[in-house]
Amino acid sequence: MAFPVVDTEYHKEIEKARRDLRALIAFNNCAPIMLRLAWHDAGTYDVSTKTGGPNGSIRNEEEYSHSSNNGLKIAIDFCEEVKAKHQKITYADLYQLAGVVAVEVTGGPTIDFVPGRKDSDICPKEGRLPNATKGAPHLKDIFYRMGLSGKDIVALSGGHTLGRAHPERSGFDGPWTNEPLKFDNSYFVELLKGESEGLLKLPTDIALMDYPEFREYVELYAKDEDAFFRDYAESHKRLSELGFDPS
Ligand SMILES: C=CC1=C(C)/C(=C/c2[nH]c(Cc3[nH]c(Cc4[nH]c(OC(C)(C)C)c(C)c4C=C)c(C)c3CCC(=O)O)c(CCC(=O)O)c2C)NC1=O
Ligand SMILES: [Fe+3]
Repeated sequence: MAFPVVDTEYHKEIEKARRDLRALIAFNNCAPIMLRLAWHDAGTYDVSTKTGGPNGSIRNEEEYSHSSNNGLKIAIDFCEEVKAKHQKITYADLYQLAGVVAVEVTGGPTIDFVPGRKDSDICPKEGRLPNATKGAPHLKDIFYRMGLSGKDIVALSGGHTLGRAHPERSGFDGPWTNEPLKFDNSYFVELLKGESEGLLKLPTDIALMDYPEFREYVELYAKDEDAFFRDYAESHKRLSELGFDPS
């Protein structure tokens, strides 16, 4: 499905909301959880049934109450402040815009944002997002179901350069890097370094080293931050547009 064309008025609202999101994310230091919200709304996409995806459905209690979404109501409530000022913008666009801004304000790559997503109240059943306790075959199953590639898996996992795990949300604890509010390639540097005091590695993070076709990208991104930024921006845009061919 091609992106529905939006009018000039909508584009103006998007740019105002972008400015509001920059201020809100900077003031609340909430870039990591806003990025996670954007992923969890988009990451439910099923390319074979063309269901789920970036459609704002996560705003419904039926979906944000999934255990894999623990904690995300905080980000949903932050977005409500911006939605209240820009009612025309769909939740689907707002959540993906928040993810793009979160990466930008923490020093990451600029990600092209095309508006036009429609909201849906159809909530996917729990289980479409990857389970952090599983290994590489599971990662492949989940991301290929989204219509993404092995390279997307590695680049997108680099989003763990931001933020931390919280025991009361996922049972895991701690940041992946020493600067959890800075978007850089340190996630990959740490992955190659191995165990570091106080830093987290999920089983799915470690699984990136299991397959040569994943490991080659981990090694590339650890030594070439520009390559990571280029590939991350492309994969982030792709995930944020699942269900649309932006032609
Ligand atoms: C590739 C598999 C993958 C898994 C299984 C995953 C799981 C995962 N991600 C996060 C937090 C987490 N995740 C993310 C970006 C993120 N998350 C995510 O996986 C999806 C959505 C596909 C599951 C993608 C693809 C991205 C990429 C940008 C951020 C920024 C934070 C920190 C949030 C915070 O600080 O609150 C947690 C801890 C939640 C908590 O306790 O607060 C877990 C368990 N993240 C993964 O990458
Ligand atoms: Fe994650």
